[in-house]
Amino acid sequence: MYKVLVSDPISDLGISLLVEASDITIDKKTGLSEDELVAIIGEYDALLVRSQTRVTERIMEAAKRLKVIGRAGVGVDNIDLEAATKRGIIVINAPDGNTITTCEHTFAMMMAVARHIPQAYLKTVGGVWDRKSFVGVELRNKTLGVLGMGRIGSEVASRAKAFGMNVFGYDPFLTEERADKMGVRKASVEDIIAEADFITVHTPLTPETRHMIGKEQFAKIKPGVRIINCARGGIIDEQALVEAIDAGQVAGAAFDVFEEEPPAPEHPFLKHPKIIVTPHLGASTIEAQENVAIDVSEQLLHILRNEPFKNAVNMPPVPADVMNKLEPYFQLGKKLGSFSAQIAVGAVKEIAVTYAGELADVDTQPLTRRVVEGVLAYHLGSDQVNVVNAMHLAKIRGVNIVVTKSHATKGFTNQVSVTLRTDKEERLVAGTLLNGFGPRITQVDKFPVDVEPQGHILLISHHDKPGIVGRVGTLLGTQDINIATMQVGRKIVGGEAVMVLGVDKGVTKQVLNEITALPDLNNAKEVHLD
Ligand SMILES: NC(=O)C1=CN([C@@H]2O[C@H](COP(=O)(O)OP(=O)(O)OC[C@H]3O[C@@H](n4cnc5c(N)ncnc54)[C@H](O)[C@@H]3O)[C@@H](O)[C@H]2O)C=CC1
Ligand SMILES: O=C(O)C(=O)COP(=O)(O)O
Repeated sequence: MYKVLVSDPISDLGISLLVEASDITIDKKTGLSEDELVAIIGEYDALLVRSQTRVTERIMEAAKRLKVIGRAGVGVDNIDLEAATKRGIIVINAPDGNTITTCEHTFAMMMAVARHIPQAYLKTVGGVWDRKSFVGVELRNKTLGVLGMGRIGSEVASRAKAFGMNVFGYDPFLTEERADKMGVRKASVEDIIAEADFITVHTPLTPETRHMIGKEQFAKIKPGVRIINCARGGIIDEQALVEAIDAGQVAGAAFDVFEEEPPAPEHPFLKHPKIIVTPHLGASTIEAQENVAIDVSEQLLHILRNEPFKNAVNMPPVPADVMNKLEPYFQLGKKLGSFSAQIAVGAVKEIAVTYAGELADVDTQPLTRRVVEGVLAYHLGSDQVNVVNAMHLAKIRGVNIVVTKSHATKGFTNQVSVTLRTDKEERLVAGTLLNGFGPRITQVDKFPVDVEPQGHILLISHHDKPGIVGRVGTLLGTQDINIATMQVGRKIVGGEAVMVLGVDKGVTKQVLNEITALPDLNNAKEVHLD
């Protein structure tokens, strides 16, 4: 049974998938302090949040079972991603579900600031019929500057076109071609500052975007501009904005987000007649909340059940076509890594992976992660290592990862070879996927074999001489160890050879020593693969 903690208000309908799952129990506890979360998080396998819960390193430290943090929304700035990655906690978000809703809120804010709707409302319900103070401006023929042309920015741009606005877009990833297609002028921040009548920001908050519009920009900004921020507090310098409005340079502003949320009661925005505010409502519609909760619940379920999942925030994204090609090899990759770690003696210095065949043409990084995970999990414990933190753990331990690719495959469509270099030796294990048979180990060191990578495997190196197989079989028999499969590999007759035995139960150190002590036997190791 997996335990999920929902610590922010999340759509009940959206999480019905989790509610109905027989292997999940859900606790909803919203508004908890950091201390309260630290006290209870240890019993949960998954945490589901929106933007209120700050998932700090301290909370993760106490979260010994936590496998995944699901963010029902886009921004993950409330989650310490580095701390999560270090601990192998997968962080997922739902980036698409609230795009339209947030875009529509941005538009609502733009129209409200253009027509003074909140201010006029307050006066009217206060009994004052004031038509003179609230003369607004049209959007038509005005220039809108969109900083950040991602999902939300692009939707805002397309709606602005329908309103007859000229749209300037700035985004490091906006190409001339895409801008043309959208009827948007690809502009610089400086162009937007100089020419826009409305400016809206739709970037994440990063060191680069923090105070992207600050004192310096306000000094050059087009007089009468109106500014909208429905992205993240801090992209626009709040203090500089108030000064620019008071100086008559900026006509008004509409903010949904703040540098500190909720803003302190004395925050200058809250009493300013030219600034309208909403309490981080950008994503708050019934539709968006259902969408994001459904998306994140689906992924969360896959992760808890160890099933393949879409992209995680703290892992590089993998395109679907690449994923389709690689996914069948994930198990094999992890097992090859584990096999090599179990047979190699000494401290791991380098993991060299060679992809041969069709895999040579694919971005194999996600598969390499599995191999590295397999190697490290053997040494560090499978509860400490996973696909999210494997590369990080290798790096901090100074383990070199080398990847090579080749089209030569020795007859297999694809082959993955793992060479593990330690301070004492170098061991190689290679494998493939055989149509109809699944993963197979095809080579151990220089010896070709054909072994299913599953269960208890005995790897014995010996001299190729008559009678050896019999001696090993007899010894195992006296210990009541049944041999399920057997493979012998050699390069030349009478030379060095390996024997790979699938056995039905684990073999003690004592038995391994007895095997090694048999005449013409060099070494015996047990490998266990789940
Ligand atoms: N108010 C609310 O309730 C909501 C706020 N958001 C916030 O809105 C923002 C945008 O969300 P999406 O469009 O979904 O994200 P997105 O990732 O699709 O778009 C962000 C865009 O910003 C661009 N960008 C990054 N650095 C930039 C820079 N220095 N200058 C210009 N552009 C830059 C990126 O290239 C990207 O295209 C995020 O901060 C998100 O957290 C999202 C949903 C709801
Ligand atoms: O998705 C985002 O980035 C948001 O800012 C929405 O936040 P919320 O889920 O409404 O707390």
